[in-house]
Order: sequence, then C-alpha cells, then structure tokens
Amino acid sequence: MLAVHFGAGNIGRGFIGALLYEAKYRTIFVDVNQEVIDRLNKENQYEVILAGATKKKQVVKQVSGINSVTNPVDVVAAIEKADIVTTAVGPTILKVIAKLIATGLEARVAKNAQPLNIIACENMLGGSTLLKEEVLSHVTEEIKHTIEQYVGFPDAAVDRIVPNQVNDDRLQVAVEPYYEWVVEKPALKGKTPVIDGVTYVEDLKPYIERKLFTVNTGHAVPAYIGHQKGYPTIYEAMQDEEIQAIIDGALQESGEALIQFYGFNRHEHAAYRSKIIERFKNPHISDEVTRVGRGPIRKLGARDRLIRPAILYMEQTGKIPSYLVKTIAAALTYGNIQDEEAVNLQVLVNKEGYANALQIVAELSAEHPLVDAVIKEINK
Ligand SMILES: NC(=O)C1=CN([C@@H]2O[C@H](COP(=O)(O)OP(=O)(O)OC[C@H]3O[C@@H](n4cnc5c(N)ncnc54)[C@H](O)[C@@H]3O)[C@@H](O)[C@H]2O)C=CC1
Ligand SMILES: O=P(O)(O)OC[C@H]1O[C@](O)(CO)[C@@H](O)[C@@H]1O
Repeated sequence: MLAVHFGAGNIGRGFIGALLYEAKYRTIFVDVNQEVIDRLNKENQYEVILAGATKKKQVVKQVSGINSVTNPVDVVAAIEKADIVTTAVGPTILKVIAKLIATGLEARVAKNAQPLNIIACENMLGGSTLLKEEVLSHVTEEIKHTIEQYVGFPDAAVDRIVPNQVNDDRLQVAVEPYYEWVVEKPALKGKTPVIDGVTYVEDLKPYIERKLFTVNTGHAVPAYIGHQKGYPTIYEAMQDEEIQAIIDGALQESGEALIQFYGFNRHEHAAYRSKIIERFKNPHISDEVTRVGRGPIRKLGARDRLIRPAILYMEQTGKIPSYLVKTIAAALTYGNIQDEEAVNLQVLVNKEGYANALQIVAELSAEHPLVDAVIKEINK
C-alpha cells in the first residue's frame, strides 16, 4: 500500500512515517528540503530513536522522497496511486500545498475513482477541514462534486513530542516514546485505514481540545515563561518551581474549562494532566523553548491553546484565569529575532501597543475582560 506524506520533518518522519511503516505502507515523503529528499532516496530508510532510558531504535524502511517544487509532476502521479495521504507541514503551509494536492486529485478522479483519505496531522482544530476548503478552491464545480464523493478529509489530533534534531545522521529522529493519533471516523471515505496506534472516534472535538488545551497549553508555559526567565530548554525551565506552579495553575484552569464544557471525568483528567507534566520533564529529550514557543501570533489566535481555554474558563466559571493570563502576557511580550512571527508580533506591539495588538491577534473586542487582565499582568 502506498502512503504520500507531505512534510518529512520531525513529526512526519518521527511519528506518522513510523506508524505508516508498521502498518505496512510504503511512504513517499513530499518536501521542499532537497537535502532530506536526497537522503531519503539514497538510504530508503531511517532510524527513529525512542528517547527514554533504553534508547530503543526502530528502523523505518520503504521510504523515498519527492521535492514538490522541482518535481510536482511526480507528486501528482503519486497522489493518483496513493492509498492514503497525510500531512505534517505546519498549519500555515496547508494553503501552500493545497494547489498541488488539488492537481493530484483532479488527475486521480479522472483515472482512478477509488476512495482516498487525506489526513492533516497538525496542531490545530480542523486541519483537514481547512485543507479540504483550500483544495476545493482550486478545482472546477464538476470536479469538486467528484472529489467530495470520493475523497475524505477526516480531522485528526496528533500527540508526540519531537524536538528539533541534532543528530549527525540527517534522517535519524529522536522522539518521546509516548504517542496518540486520533482520527474522526465519520469523515472517512471507503475502507477505514488499518494503522496500529490510530484511534477512530465519532466526534473529534473533545479529544483535540483536550489535547491542545492540556499538552500544548501546558507546554506553552515553560516555553514563554521559560524564555522570559532566560532558560534555553524546556527541561531546564521545568526545574524552576515558579514555572511548575504556573503550569499546574494553567492546567487546572484549562482542565476546569474542559471538565465543565465536555463533562470529562475529574479524576481521569487529573491523571491525564499529571502524565503530561511528567512528559515535559523527560531528561532524555532536549527541546528548545524557541521550538515550543514558535509562531506566537498563531498561538495567540482565538481558537488556539491560550486564548480559547482562557475564554472557555471565563464562560464556564465566570472567573478570570490567573495562570493562563500570565502565559498569554508572556506570549505577547515574546521576542525572538529568529522567529518571523515573534518579530512581526513585536512590530505590531510597537505600533499599536499591547492592548490593541492582543485584540488584533486574538480577535478580542476592546472591552473584553481578558484584554484588561493581560495588560495588568504585563504592567506588573
Ligand atoms: N514536533 C512535534 O512535537 C509536533 C508537531 N506537530 C505538528 O506537526 C506539524 C509539523 O511540525 P514539525 O514536524 O515539528 O515541523 P518540522 O519543521 O520539523 O517539519 C515540517 C516539514 O514540512 C516541510 N515543508 C515546508 N513547506 C513545505 C511544502 N510547501 N511542501 C512540503 N513540505 C513542506 C519542511 O521542509 C519540514 O520538513 C505542525 O503542524 C506541528 O504543530 C504536532 C504534534 C507534535
Ligand atoms: O507545533 P506547534 O503548534 O508550533 O507547537 C509546539 C507544540 O507542539 C508539540 O510539538 C507537540 O504537540 C509540543 O511539543 C509543543 O507544545
């Protein structure tokens, strides 16, 4: 069986590619990084190291690569034959790859009207749904109808911490042992793909919000507060007692919002939360605060890991969150000249001031109490 995966980066190779191989797929990685493509085509395999005490190694075989910029024709041919298409390119790149996927699907439905599922594995709500909208915006009404009939775009939640890699071997990737991949079942077309490690659910929203507002909200604390306090890595930030208390507080707040909104069991959620905090302390992983904090404009978005749980908390409890506010304030003041979004955010702050900048990136009204709370926190 053939899988076409867009994005041969950390999650692409370290998570999705590894599970696809175990499920007996041959995977073609599509990327724009020629060095990675060349290595994939030379080696046809790579190693995944489980970053735990034993450093267990998994060899992922039957892989190759195509550069989508220099060789789009081969990507189209691969999509024609694919049994599954997945992505892990980053939320902002979905728009960029949509046109090529649309061309691939046009060619496919003309020759091979077999069902296909395209799963975006990105840290966001509705990633595959967004990709579907972008893909359909590139095709005619007639093709649109056929694509809607044969091609499923199930949304998904993916969870595995894969830091930036510092290995001599360009393809080797060190990952945390834990993983979770949850896929929305009703949106699938044709047979349900059999992939060990994938959980299919009827309604993805509670799972993805629980994951985003626990793993990603929690991780944002050592990233932004850690950066503010001068820690280079998550591991170092996690040794700081003040940061530990802010994570606890922020996850109590997001947890309360999730429990009240979705009815999660309080004890089970507390166990989920503790397990996640332990994952952040993994001594076998060196993860930079700048990786976890990358893209602060996206992370301060209305539906993302900081603003949405804060608002949900306010709606559910009638109170203003304290620890989420501290983290939002740290994100809004986050400066990193190597991160384009961080630079643009500080340009916006300099031009508009903190309150206006927050209103713009988080889509909040001037009167929203969260704006006032964040500004008070910054002034402190
Ligand atoms: N690293 C992690 O721990 C996790 C990441 N994610 C999500 O997975 C996605 C990917 O993240 P990472 O793997 O960490 O990033 P990454 O930067 O390691 O990988 C992204 C890959 O996409 C490629 N790419 C960029 N533009 C492209 C294009 N136009 N066509 C094809 N490929 C293109 C890049 O060259 C790179 O190889 C993001 O949405 C992230 O939020 C989700 C869970 C965990
Ligand atoms: O990948 P993003 O959305 O930029 O955010 C980084 C976050 O994603 C992860 O890489 C995986 O969920 C976490 O390690 C971190 O919280």
